Amino acid sequence: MGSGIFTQDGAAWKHSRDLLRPQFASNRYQNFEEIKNCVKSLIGQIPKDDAIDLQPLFFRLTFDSTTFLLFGETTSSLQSAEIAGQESEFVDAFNLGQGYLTTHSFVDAAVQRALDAADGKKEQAAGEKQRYVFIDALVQQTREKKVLRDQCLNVLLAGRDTTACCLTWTMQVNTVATDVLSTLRSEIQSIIGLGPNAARPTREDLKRMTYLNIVIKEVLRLYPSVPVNSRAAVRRTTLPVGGGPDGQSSVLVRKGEAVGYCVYAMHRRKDIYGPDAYKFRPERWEGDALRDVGYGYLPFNGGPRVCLGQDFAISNFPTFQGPASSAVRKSSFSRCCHNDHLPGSTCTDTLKLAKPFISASALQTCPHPRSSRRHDELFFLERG
Ligand code: HEM
Repeated sequence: MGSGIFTQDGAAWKHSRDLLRPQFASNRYQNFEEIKNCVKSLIGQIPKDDAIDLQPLFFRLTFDSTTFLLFGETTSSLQSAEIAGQESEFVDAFNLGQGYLTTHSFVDAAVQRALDAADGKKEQAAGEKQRYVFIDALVQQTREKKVLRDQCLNVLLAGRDTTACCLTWTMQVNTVATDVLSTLRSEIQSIIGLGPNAARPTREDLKRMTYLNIVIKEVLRLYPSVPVNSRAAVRRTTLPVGGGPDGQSSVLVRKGEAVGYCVYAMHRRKDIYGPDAYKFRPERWEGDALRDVGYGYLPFNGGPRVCLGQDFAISNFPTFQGPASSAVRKSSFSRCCHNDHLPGSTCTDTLKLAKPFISASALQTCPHPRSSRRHDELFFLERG
């Protein structure tokens, strides 16, 4: 992935963040007709009378939509999608390797085109000029090919898997929660219609779909795309609770020590979400009960490294505000816990980690079905 916003810390990360943030904000009011075409291709890949594994298709969809955001053109990977399940393990592995190479050359070519256009070596088509394209804005800031390529690859990675997993879980839970599905269909029908005569939704239409909003919010609660995360202390500090036999004492964290946290477990806390915390129930987000959930709900993280693509991913639904920055208190942690970023290296970044999100009952067994090890919301503290 090279050196980009995701892999950097400290001053380099700050520079990347300042470089990329405006490009995300400028996309806010676009309606992305081309992405709707990608969705149409995806629907075209679904057989009417047979079972299908949707996840590979969602990965292609989000790959296409993110390349469109970045370069103003999609990779059209959906148009060549083979029906999942027919691919052997070998072909999968081969496709994976080839995919990396193709992605790199696609990104390189797109970067070169943007540079040529910026230097006046290539005439842009009329449509291209009007459209806001991430890379064109980025080349106004830097002409360094490696920087442009690495940043674009970082954003591609950040946007693709997270959004594809969110879509997959949304489909999965809705096949079971048929009552939710029928409410969802009624809402969509009342705003854009259903079936072949349905209108293509605009961003404004999406904002009016308040039930869809809370369905996705609930999906990201039970199945956060980034279920486990960690930070390293940039200075000696304490966590308010989690220590001692009853978990009520504070915990010393020395400079350089890594603290992992399990968003998956945090999102299932009964003291925040009630006795039915494990249940998929979008209605819990109606009313004010969870209005001040703050760092108890962290699908996009919080603080200075909050997800930059949130608006692009979910159309800036009004209730996805995330933890308010005023709730952010002590700033003692950096993003990275890799050992090579620990003391003595470049890890000087500070993440503002709010204290209230660490529960008094920090020692819970992680409810993830595939988790064999006992880990906690605060599941490890290790010497860097
Ligand atoms: C449902 C979809 C998404 C979810 C749940 C999600 C979640 C997250 C999370 C949890 C982080 C913090 C990672 C960390 O620092 O440990 C993050 C960062 C980031 N996300 Fe997203 N993301 C989503 C979609 C996107 C999309 C579509 C894009 C871009 C097109 C994007 C771009 C980024 C970038 C650039 C960062 C790094 C920010 C930084 O380090 O300053 N994300 N995302």
